[in-house]
Amino acid sequence: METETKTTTTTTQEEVEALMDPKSTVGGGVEDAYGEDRATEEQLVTPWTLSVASGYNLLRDPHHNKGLAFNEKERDAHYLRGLLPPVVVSQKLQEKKLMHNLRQYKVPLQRYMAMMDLQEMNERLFYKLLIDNVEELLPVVYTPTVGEACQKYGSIFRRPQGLYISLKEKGKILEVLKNWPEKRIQVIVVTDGERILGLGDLGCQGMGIPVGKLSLYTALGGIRPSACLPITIDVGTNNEQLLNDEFYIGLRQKRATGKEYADLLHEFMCAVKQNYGEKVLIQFEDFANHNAFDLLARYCKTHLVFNDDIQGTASVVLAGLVAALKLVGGTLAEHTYLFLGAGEAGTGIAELIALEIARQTNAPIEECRKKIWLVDSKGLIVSSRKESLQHFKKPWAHEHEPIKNLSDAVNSIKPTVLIGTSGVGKTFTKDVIEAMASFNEKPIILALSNPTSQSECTAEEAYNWSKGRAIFASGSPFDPVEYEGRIIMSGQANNAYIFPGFGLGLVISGAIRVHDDMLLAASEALAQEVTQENFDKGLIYPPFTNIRKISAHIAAKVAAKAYELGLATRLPRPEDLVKYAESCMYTPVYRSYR
Ligand SMILES: NC(=O)C1=CN([C@@H]2O[C@H](COP(=O)(O)OP(=O)(O)OC[C@H]3O[C@@H](n4cnc5c(N)ncnc54)[C@H](OP(=O)(O)O)[C@@H]3O)[C@@H](O)[C@H]2O)C=CC1
Ligand SMILES: CC(=O)C(=O)O
Ligand SMILES: [Mg+2]
Repeated sequence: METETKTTTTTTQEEVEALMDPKSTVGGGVEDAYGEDRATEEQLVTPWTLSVASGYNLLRDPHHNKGLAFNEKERDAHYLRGLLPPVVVSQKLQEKKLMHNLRQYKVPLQRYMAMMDLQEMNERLFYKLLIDNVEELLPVVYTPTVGEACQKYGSIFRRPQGLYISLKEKGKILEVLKNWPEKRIQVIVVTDGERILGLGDLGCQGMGIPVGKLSLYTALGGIRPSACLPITIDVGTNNEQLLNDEFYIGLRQKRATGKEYADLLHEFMCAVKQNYGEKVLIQFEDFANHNAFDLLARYCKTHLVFNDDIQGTASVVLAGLVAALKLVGGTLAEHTYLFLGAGEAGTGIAELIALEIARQTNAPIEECRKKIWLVDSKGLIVSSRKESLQHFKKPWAHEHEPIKNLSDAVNSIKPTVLIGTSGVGKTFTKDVIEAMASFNEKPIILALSNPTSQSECTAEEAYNWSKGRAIFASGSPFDPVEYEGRIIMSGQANNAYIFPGFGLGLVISGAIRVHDDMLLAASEALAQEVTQENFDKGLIYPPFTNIRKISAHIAAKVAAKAYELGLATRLPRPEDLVKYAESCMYTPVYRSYR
């Protein structure tokens, strides 16, 4: 049973009772003690009412519409007679028809738009489709297609999704939050659009990312759709093309920076906590690194914040590496790591690897970092560059002669693991991969940059140039590759494996802060899900088909860690956290209406 508040809904008696009872928790309705209207007498409130939707309005309410699946009794009871053709079909048949229709579209963006239309029309059917066909539809609602959708968002824009908070709303952000129809929010994904995948500054059009990430929160992690809130903060854009585009939907000005930026973000963070309480998860997504690290550092002690690009990516890559050790042998400490790209993803992953090595070996973290090297746009990060480096790069400035390009760095460092987090496609060239394959029997090569156009290399290139020996995974998916008669499947090293389960773990435990140990716990849980059958195919990640089960395991480990660290507020601790996580997950089957 969900505990949603709606203006125009079809509401069963049980749902009405659940709405009266804030403790109702069944079916993903994880109790949120802060979900009440807590406005003081001086504050302005929105006059919400509960009413029953029927007839024409019911067919246009995406949360309750079932289309042709309304049965005869429901059609009588809810004034739907004549508004639908006579046939009554099952959700299964609706799903079959929609998948058939989707497959007719050859252009990925058309599929994306069809999925967005479905989400706007019939939410449960959208999630049913996504959950049952996750491998096929993930590349449609998520990377790579979501990248193209963001680039063209102004042109394809039909109905607004999510909440837009721009500089115009300065001083009024709390009121803006109150305009959102749902009050019991558990997860917010927020971007300012400055680093959308590897596509750069897309300004307000970055909204596709929070919308896409939150649809994965629901489909992969079981968070109720009504508890998810996508937000784009619009402080302008430095993208000239967008500024000159007549269809651009955002503020037509250069990005605000410095105090103006920080003040708006601070107002936002305070308003979120005031409106939704301490246990709402705020996921920062696709901020540029000059803001991302500072925002995380500033708010991690006062809010439940998580940066997916820094922390989620780190957790998923560590899981892949731990799994890969089963194929290549050795311990984490015995490997040598080289990154192309020393931003959020690169340094975030590097730090979590170092932390895990320190935990395993009891060595000081400074020592553990010495196994890890990073290259940025100026070359290898070395001690002679230390003074001019951004703060997040400084821990990686080891003693070494300066090196300008990746190929020379590979030949000098001789890494066993090469990780691409540069956002620049085609940078793992033939000579780089051949070099990796010349001193490693099974080189581990992760091309993490998204979307596909920005991938450091393709799966085909990785396998061909390493003579089929690479252990390869990429941020965006690649089709299986045939190499000398052998079909090789590559995995998707994407934070989508982690954040839905991670967030679910925080929500079900009522966690109030994120801790690094939770990232390690999530990572361990994911690595444990890789089966011998997966390894036999060369995979270091499990397939996405089982992702809800995997998310429940990740959630349980994260929640267990929250309890252990004293950061969980939901008491008493459920005994079987996996079962509990599963019982809290939203399922999209249709409800029967009275
Ligand atoms: N698979 C996944 O789950 C995830 C993938 N990503 C992807 O990773 C990429 C990077 O993201 P993020 O770390 O947040 O971005 P950042 O902007 O924070 O970092 C990019 C880094 O790449 C470096 N770089 C840029 N161009 C080159 C070049 N030609 N040669 C060498 N280094 C270069 C930059 O150097 P400098 O510092 O000198 O400017 C910077 O250090 C994106 O494509 C993103 O989509 C991100 C998160 C998760
Ligand atoms: C996957 C992801 O978060 C990114 O590419 O930014
Ligand atoms: Mg991201």
